[in-house]
Amino acid sequence: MTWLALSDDDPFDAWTLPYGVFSVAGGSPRVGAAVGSWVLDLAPLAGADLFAHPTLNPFLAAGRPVWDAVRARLLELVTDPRHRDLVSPHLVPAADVTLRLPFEVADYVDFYASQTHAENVGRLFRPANPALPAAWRQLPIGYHGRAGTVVVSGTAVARPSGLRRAGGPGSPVEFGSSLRLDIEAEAGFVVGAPSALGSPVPVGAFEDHVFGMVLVNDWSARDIQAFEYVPLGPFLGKSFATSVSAWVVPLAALAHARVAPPPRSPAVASYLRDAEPWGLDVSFEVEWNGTVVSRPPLRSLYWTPAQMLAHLTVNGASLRTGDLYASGTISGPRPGGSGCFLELTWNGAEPVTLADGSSRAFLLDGDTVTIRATAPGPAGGRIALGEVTGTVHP
Ligand SMILES: O=C(O)/C=C/C(=O)CC(=O)CC(=O)O
Ligand SMILES: [Ca+2]
Ligand SMILES: [Mg+2]
Repeated sequence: MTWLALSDDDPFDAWTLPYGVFSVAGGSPRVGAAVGSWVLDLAPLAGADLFAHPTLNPFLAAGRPVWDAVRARLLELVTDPRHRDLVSPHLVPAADVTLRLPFEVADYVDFYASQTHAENVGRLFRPANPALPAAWRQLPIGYHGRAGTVVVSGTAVARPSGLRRAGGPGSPVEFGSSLRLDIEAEAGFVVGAPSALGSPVPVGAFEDHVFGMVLVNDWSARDIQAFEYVPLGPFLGKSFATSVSAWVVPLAALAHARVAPPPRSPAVASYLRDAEPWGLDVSFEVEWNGTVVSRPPLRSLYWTPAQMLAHLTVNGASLRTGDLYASGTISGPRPGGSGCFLELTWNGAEPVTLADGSSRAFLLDGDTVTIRATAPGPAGGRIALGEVTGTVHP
């Protein structure tokens, strides 16, 4: 479909056209779109007012009609060979660029939308209680996280320290570095168009406000989390780092991935009813030091990102350009679908063996985790949605 020479090894085809912020040695950071082994320099091709900036935020704030017009123009530029001479001078080799955090994160919210994950964590952390919290099927449970520690893929993650019971339940509480450092494979949704304080955003306005999706690794220190979280929820066990992919996939590129979410029982409140369902058939893959250890399925989530947005604003809370909200750990109901190592190894009781023969329960210093995802694309094919990677440092 494109006049650019693409190979099977390229991270993105000519349909996905994700947006990111790049710089080349000595140059100022600016917005680009990825295609094949290239980055399209968008300021000269699609407008310096929107794209000659070190973040996507001005483009995000422009809203759906502008997002759609720019995407239509980019698709035309990369598919119609008559544009070759216009585009070629603005193709930067992807190998030459440094990628930045693609947008300035306003607020960061994390949901808890996977039923399998919620039930498993309930069993592990609260064995005396029902696996699912009472509100879980009535509303998408979430909490406000720390926007300032959202980092771009490739950023080193320092092992956090805090108060925890190093010897397990009942052992003394001590201050020290986390011994149960974990990942959480999630989908993140990036808000473009803001909303007014006092005006809830209905489920049906999802596409007017949400620009696109990133892959998220919400690093979590399970020992610090388990000691601190009652009754206000996660705090230092999660706020030290949340990694996002460098390329933001526009919602329009996910048009072929839309599916109906699982049936909901009991029926949801009217503000959460979805006439046009936004389940997404995105397949995740979690690689630990080069070994694929799980394949979490986004389509298994009970709540859709459109419902999460409606819930997030139903009390009148406003949206800002650059708000990020994540799905929560994606764990599928079948074996092999765990989105975190807490579940994969059942809190360390069932370690996994990696390709080099070593075994793991939680992350060791020097470990690298890479999360990738793919989705159905046009003409029955699949599109890649990029990756988020990080290495643990002491
Ligand atoms: O159930 C709990 O106490 C804790 C749950 C989590 O750690 C999950 C969380 O951060 C939200 C998610 O990623 O699903
Ligand atoms: Ca999380
Ligand atoms: Mg986090």
